[in-house]
Amino acid sequence: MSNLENYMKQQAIFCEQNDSISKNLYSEYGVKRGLRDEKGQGVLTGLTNISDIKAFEYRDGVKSPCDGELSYRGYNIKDLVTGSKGKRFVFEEGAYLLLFGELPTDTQLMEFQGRLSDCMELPTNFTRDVIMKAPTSDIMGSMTRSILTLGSYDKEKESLEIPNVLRQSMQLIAAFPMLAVYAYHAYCHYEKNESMYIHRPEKDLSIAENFLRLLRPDTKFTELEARVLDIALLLHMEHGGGNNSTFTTRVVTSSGSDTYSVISAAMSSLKGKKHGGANLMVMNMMDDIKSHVKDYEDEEEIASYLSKILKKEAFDQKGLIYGMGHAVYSISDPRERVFKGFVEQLARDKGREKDMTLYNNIEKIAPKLIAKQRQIFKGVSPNIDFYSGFVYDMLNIPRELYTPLFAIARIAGWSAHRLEELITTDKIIRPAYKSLVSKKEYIEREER
Ligand SMILES: CC(=O)SCCNC(=O)CCNC(=O)[C@H](O)C(C)(C)COP(=O)(O)OP(=O)(O)OC[C@H]1O[C@@H](n2cnc3c(N)ncnc32)[C@H](O)[C@@H]1OP(=O)(O)O
Ligand SMILES: O=C([O-])CC(=O)C(=O)O
Repeated sequence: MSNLENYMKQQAIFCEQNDSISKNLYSEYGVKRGLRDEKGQGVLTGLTNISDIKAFEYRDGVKSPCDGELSYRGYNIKDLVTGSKGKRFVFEEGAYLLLFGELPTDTQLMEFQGRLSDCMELPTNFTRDVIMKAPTSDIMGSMTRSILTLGSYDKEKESLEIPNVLRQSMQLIAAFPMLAVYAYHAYCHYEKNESMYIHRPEKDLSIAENFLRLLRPDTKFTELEARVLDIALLLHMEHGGGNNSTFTTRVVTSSGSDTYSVISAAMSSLKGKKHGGANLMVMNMMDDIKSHVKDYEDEEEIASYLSKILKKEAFDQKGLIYGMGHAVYSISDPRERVFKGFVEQLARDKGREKDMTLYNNIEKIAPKLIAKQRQIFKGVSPNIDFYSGFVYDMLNIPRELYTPLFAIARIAGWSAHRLEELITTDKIIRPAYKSLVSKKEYIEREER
């Protein structure tokens, strides 16, 4: 072990000793850990007109868990998905709805798509000078660096005028697929010794179609692939003001910071394993489960391995079954249900029925095990990340791009919330911390 490593190990003991706070003190002082009450309900911190999440309903005056519902600007996402059947530009339609508050007419949608297409370009040599530098498998990290650097090219970077923030938001929405896919190709080339493909986006293609075009060496994709991805983007684009990355957007916006800094902060939040990064963790966990469970139909064998994960004896030893549980939803996440429809169809087409059996069994067993071993008042069910990776896998999308795909969608929601925060709130977000510090007499350095 190096001197530096030794030092860190020794000093980390001080951090552990002096930074730990007993969980009991939170209830003693009425502090809502994670800004949530004892029943998991979030503390009210704002008002929004952008979306609505329902996880409970009142039956005979009693609050009871119910199937989850999600609406964007009042429109149920199930209706948005059904209405999009056979149509292109589903993500663009959702982005228009979130940004401007109304469903677009055909003409409005085509104009919006045209403006986004105009924004699908990067500054001269940006790919060579920024994206290809320091290639990494952490594409979220690379994108975050690119977003901050794009700010240096914007002469109006600091202006908080609404038309300017809207322009910056639309430019970033349009640039995200390039930032993600080019970073992936740079990583494959420099770190994995593969060939590098840098295709240009095409103006008349949707964000989903361009993503696939940029990714594939031959630029080809099928209509079904593009349609599934378009709907996946629609499902991921927004989830209220309280989710970690959107709240980050609102917190940093409230300090008066610029769009590039705000969106970089949101990216840093989204990549976390408990948030958008969970889609990658689900796939890694599934690999681990597959290497330890012999019979995908044997519920006892599966339950026994999942218990080990929960007891921190297996996988990443964090005690979490990824893709399960949600800060708001109780008995179901409506997006997971929609995803499941695709998964079943795709798994049949691609001959992945065996994997489907394993997913089905985990979906059945894990919520019961988690509910038994953790204190969960509201119920636990699979979340949007449980099946998304499996869908992307069947679309031959590499794992490094799973969380970036979440970001490519969620930036629409972040942008809508940034605009709403700027237009409506205009008050710096600043909660309080109860201090447990006790006063101490200063001791001269020589006498310690
Ligand atoms: C896009 C999204 O962000 S969707 C969520 C994606 N994240 C994941 O799939 C990661 C796995 N899931 C989790 O970590 C959690 O369910 C979260 C972070 C999503 C929500 O966590 P919470 O808001 O704390 O949920 P909730 O209040 O219902 O949890 C109660 C307890 O059960 C635990 N729990 C919840 N889900 C799980 C799980 N999947 N595995 C193990 N324990 C769990 C929580 O850690 C919490 O324990 P604590 O009181 O000791 O902190
Ligand atoms: O709302 C949350 O806490 C997590 C989230 O972003 C989502 O589920 O899409």
